[in-house]
Amino acid sequence: MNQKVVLITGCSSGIGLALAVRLAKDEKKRFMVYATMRNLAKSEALVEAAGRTLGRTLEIKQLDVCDEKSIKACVDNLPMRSVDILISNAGMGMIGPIECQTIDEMKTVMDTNFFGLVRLLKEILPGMKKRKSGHIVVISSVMGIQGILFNDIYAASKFAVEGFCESLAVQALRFNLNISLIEPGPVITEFERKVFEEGVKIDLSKADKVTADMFTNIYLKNYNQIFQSLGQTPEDVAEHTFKMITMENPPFRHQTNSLYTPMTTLKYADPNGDLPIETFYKMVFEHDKVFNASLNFLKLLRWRSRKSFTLDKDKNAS
Ligand SMILES: NC(=O)C1=CN([C@@H]2O[C@H](COP(=O)(O)OP(=O)(O)OC[C@H]3O[C@@H](n4cnc5c(N)ncnc54)[C@H](OP(=O)(O)O)[C@@H]3O)[C@@H](O)[C@H]2O)C=CC1
Ligand SMILES: CC1=C(/C=C/C(C)=C/C=C/C(C)=C/C=O)C(C)(C)CCC1
Repeated sequence: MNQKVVLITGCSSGIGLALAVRLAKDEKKRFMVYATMRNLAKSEALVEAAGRTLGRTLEIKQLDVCDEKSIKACVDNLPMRSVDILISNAGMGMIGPIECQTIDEMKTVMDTNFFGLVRLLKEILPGMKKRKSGHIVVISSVMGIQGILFNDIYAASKFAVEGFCESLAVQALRFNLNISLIEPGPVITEFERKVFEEGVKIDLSKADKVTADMFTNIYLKNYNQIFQSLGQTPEDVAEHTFKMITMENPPFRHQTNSLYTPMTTLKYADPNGDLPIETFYKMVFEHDKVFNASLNFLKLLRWRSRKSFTLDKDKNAS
């Protein structure tokens, strides 16, 4: 059987881990997954989740998207240096007022989220072009479509990813290659925890009082609530991505969270661009009580559906 070779970056946790396992456990065994991570000492969670697929349909390799040599070494070690499906997933978040962030910190985000993808493609695209076959799947974000308060640099890195892929997609078509951007909203992973923990530690003394207050009392205060109300699981995002990979004609863009699409739709609804900005402003500063009540309501609905799912499962088991 002709198995497709899949290379995934950032598989030590979250979406990368869930996707690697989902593909490796494909019941038709259609994929040979090379699940990569920059630090192999962090492979325990993947090893456990991969179970019996390890050494069969899944192998773990070292790859740091910020290090060209590590990418080359990893690709050189693949059978015939050939990748059928590249999943560019490795990434990091960053929140806070720009006055409190250094240019070096910002460059690390761009280097990982944007240049990480560029480095991968410089190594893998020529082979795909030669074979006239391949699928490039990029874990972007809703923030690749729409900026969010205090995510200035992260959103810029994902906009860069989207602009890059949009440009490349036309050339790719000439070589029969597919490019798909996966655009999740909030996902409950290490990303959420790391970003929040870094966020609360920020020294806000370089920001003015209004900005510091907005970050602490509006953004950080709502952060956990937003993830609890709208957040998807990494397995859910992996399932959406799996569908894109197994489709005959995968779309260029795919948003994974239907609860979030009303927000991104605002962007496409107004060519002047004011509608989403004014709506976000109103949600945060003028209708914050309605916004919070809606989030609470969503959270309650999800809690109830999870509870009835658990009860049904228990009933079926007994
Ligand atoms: N969680 C969310 O709300 C959302 C996330 N996304 C995107 O999804 C992708 C995956 O994030 P998610 O699973 O949520 O977060 P996690 O923090 O759980 O996973 C991120 C992964 O990227 C890896 N990584 C970071 N830097 C590098 C590097 N230089 N080279 C190789 N790997 C690296 C991390 O490795 P290590 O453990 O070593 O740090 C980790 O394995 C990211 O691109 C993110 O931007 C998009 C929308 C929403
Ligand atoms: C919905 C919404 C908000 C927050 C959105 C968040 C926090 C989204 C996070 C998305 C992530 C983490 C994407 C990762 O790539 C705000 C700004 C409070 C304003 C009102 C509407």
